[in-house]
Amino acid sequence: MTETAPGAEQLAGTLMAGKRGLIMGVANNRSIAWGIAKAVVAQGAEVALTYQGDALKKRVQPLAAELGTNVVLPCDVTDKASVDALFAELERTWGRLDFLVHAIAFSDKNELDGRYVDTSEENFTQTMLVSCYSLTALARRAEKLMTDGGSIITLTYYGAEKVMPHYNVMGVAKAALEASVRYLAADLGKNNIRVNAISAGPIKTLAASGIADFRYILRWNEYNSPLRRTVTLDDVGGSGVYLLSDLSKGVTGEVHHVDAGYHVQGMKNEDAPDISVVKSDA
Ligand SMILES: NC(=O)c1ccc[n+]([C@@H]2O[C@H](COP(=O)([O-])OP(=O)(O)OC[C@H]3O[C@@H](n4cnc5c(N)ncnc54)[C@H](O)[C@@H]3O)[C@@H](O)[C@H]2O)c1
Repeated sequence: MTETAPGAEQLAGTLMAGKRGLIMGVANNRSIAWGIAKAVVAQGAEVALTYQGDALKKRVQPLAAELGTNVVLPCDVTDKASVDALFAELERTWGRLDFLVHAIAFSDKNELDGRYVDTSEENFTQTMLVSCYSLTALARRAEKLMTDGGSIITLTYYGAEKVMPHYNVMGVAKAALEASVRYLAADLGKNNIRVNAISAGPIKTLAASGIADFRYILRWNEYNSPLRRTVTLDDVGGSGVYLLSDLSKGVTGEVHHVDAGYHVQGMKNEDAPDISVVKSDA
């Protein structure tokens, strides 16, 4: 497939017809969750979106309308009452759930610079709560509504596996998130609920803007991944359809890389420009 191949959105179909899913993490039309939402709706899924606080409500509501849904609910994962209210409302509206997309992360921007060793206890705890524990808290509630099996996905990054510049405590949280995927897969498998992660390559989003030198990271990935490019929302959306639909019914506990193959590289590509040229060019 080339970059000009039709995207997941254009490949409309019925792979997810009859499925209802909750998508958490749309902040705007550059969010990874938005890429997944568009792709699953193009395959016939019905979705509910959440927004974190009133500031994002204004952005998320028109996006929900674009997807043809009016199920748009508030949820801040640090507030248990708002998580409970979300699931109570979903139970009232839909009665059951087939899939859940967890595309939520947060860390203090100031601690995504400098040394990991200087991470404060407060930010360590907050980062783990929002970016890792929330998946478990949501999965526990989703399980009750997934009465006919289900599929849960979360979003992770290569910084969980290897040290990446400026990823710091978020890398530690993503490592714990990937371990959570395995434990949740084992717990929920008996009820035919699958739990997987997509490890996405760098994409310019609101959350990514908190990471220093992000443009440099993007360029480095473009030059050094096997496909010689970075990934798009549409690339992640297509893999989201696979993991959320029955196409992947035998797959659980997996971390699936959607990174143009970057994670298989051991060194920079021979044809990639020198690092100093890339950095000054970024
Ligand atoms: N952008 C990348 O390069 C990249 C790469 C790999 C993985 N990811 C992961 O993808 C996921 C989505 O991030 P994104 O890049 O699309 O950025 P984004 O800023 O569009 O999305 C992050 C979302 O997290 C939500 N969020 C943060 N704190 C929350 C809270 N307390 N309660 C509820 N929601 C909360 C925000 O509202 C926002 O919608 C994150 O887990 C991120 O780590 C991003």
